[in-house]
Amino acid sequence: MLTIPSIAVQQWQGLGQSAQQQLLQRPLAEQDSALKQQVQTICEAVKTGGDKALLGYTQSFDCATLTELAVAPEQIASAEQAVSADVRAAIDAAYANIYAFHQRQQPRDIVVETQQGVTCEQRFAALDAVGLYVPGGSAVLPSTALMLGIPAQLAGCRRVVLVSPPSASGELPAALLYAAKRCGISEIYRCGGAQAIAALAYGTESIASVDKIFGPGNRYVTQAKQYIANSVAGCSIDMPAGPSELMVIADSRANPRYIAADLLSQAEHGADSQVLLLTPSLALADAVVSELRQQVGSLSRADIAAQALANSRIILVNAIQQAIEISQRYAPEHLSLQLEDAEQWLPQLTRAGSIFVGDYTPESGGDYATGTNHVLPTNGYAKSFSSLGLTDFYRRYTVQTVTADGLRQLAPTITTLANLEGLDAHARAVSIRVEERS
Ligand SMILES: NC(=O)c1ccc[n+]([C@@H]2O[C@H](COP(=O)([O-])OP(=O)(O)OC[C@H]3O[C@@H](n4cnc5c(N)ncnc54)[C@H](O)[C@@H]3O)[C@@H](O)[C@H]2O)c1
Ligand SMILES: N[C@H](CO)Cc1c[nH]c[nH+]1
Ligand SMILES: [Zn+2]
Repeated sequence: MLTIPSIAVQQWQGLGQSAQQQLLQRPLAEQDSALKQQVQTICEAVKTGGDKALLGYTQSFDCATLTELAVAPEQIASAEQAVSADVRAAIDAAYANIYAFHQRQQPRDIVVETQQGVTCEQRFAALDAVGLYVPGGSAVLPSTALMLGIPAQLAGCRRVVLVSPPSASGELPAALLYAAKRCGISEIYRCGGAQAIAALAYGTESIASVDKIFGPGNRYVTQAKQYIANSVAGCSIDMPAGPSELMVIADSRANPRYIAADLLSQAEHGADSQVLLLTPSLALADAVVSELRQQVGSLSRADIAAQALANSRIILVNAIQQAIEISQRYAPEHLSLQLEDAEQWLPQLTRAGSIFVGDYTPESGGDYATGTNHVLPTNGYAKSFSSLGLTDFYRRYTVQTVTADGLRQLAPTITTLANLEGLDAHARAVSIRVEERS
């Protein structure tokens, strides 16, 4: 029997500071110390135990008994035949749109002569070795392989490693292997969770370490990424991309059936997903609640979606402007604007992972095939982290070249500032050159 939680419509106006805070609270406490401890134990075990620890955790958490982590090249090669023509065509079509959008994001080097004889450059270099995490705990996500693999392919990273948790029979789905193959990925390992992140960061006998780890995941994966980013010198991460979130802002003319379907599309990701509707219309809010109750039962993942609905919020605002302010405060992963003249609000909406404009732009469009990237910051990190894009697969660095005359001109500025800071050797590195030439 499906238990659908009661979904209350709550009025924002008149709530005190702490009640407002409570209403916008994410389902998971940010500083869960038990989770941190567990993830640290897993990461350290993989660091010291290598493949043996990795295989052990794959047995415990994924129920897969493996002796070999790598996917055989023949299996990757035959994935194309193993998927249906429909699936192949859909992956190819999504690939084309994502490729087209990301190709245009190519960064460009710049050269600036800041003063005569002083040239500064900003250059971009593709990252050398990248690790891509494709979640696979509760749903198979070949779309995530495209979202991560296409920018890695476009950047031209030398080594691209994909990891994903196997099924209990020890396999990765053919559709995932086909998507990876389309992105030119040939190094694929069957492991997931915190242990896979640790393997990518520290390296094991089978998996050489990488320079940066990309990809979304559940709380164990996200916590492990944060752990290794703070503890493994030289290995960085893309962003904290955890449980899915959707905020919809809608006016009285919006369609409650569309809105409920959108909210459920993110609720079905996991019990810890969070979906919110902000509207000034009580009639719309009530209609969405009734649609949610009606639609949820027909989903194959009704149980998960119903659990996530317990974290959902339907908030009555006094005007759309108030909804915009709440959205800026919450910083959702996905923001859907089902509003008349939705574009007019965009300049004010600077804190969302990805924005879906108008009644005919469902969030799931961006999950698969509009061309934007679906790897996005969650848990309020859209305030400071960017959505995944091509430039994340590059390092940006600078180069400067100063001529003898240029240095003579610049010398007083450098030596004065060096003396101000009491750093004599800094000043001397300049004066020794200038004096030698005069
Ligand atoms: N923000 C984004 O861009 C984005 C994109 C896609 C998916 N997602 C999110 O990614 C998540 C995917 O989660 P998932 O669980 O399906 O797959 P997952 O691959 O992230 O996690 C599965 C792994 O979790 C580990 N695990 C499970 N239970 C554990 C336990 N009790 N102790 C230790 N480890 C354990 C296991 O190792 C398992 O292999 C969802 O929350 C989804 O919303 C986010
Ligand atoms: N909505 C997820 C990001 O939060 C991405 C995804 C993959 N497949 C379906 N959806
Ligand atoms: Zn989704």
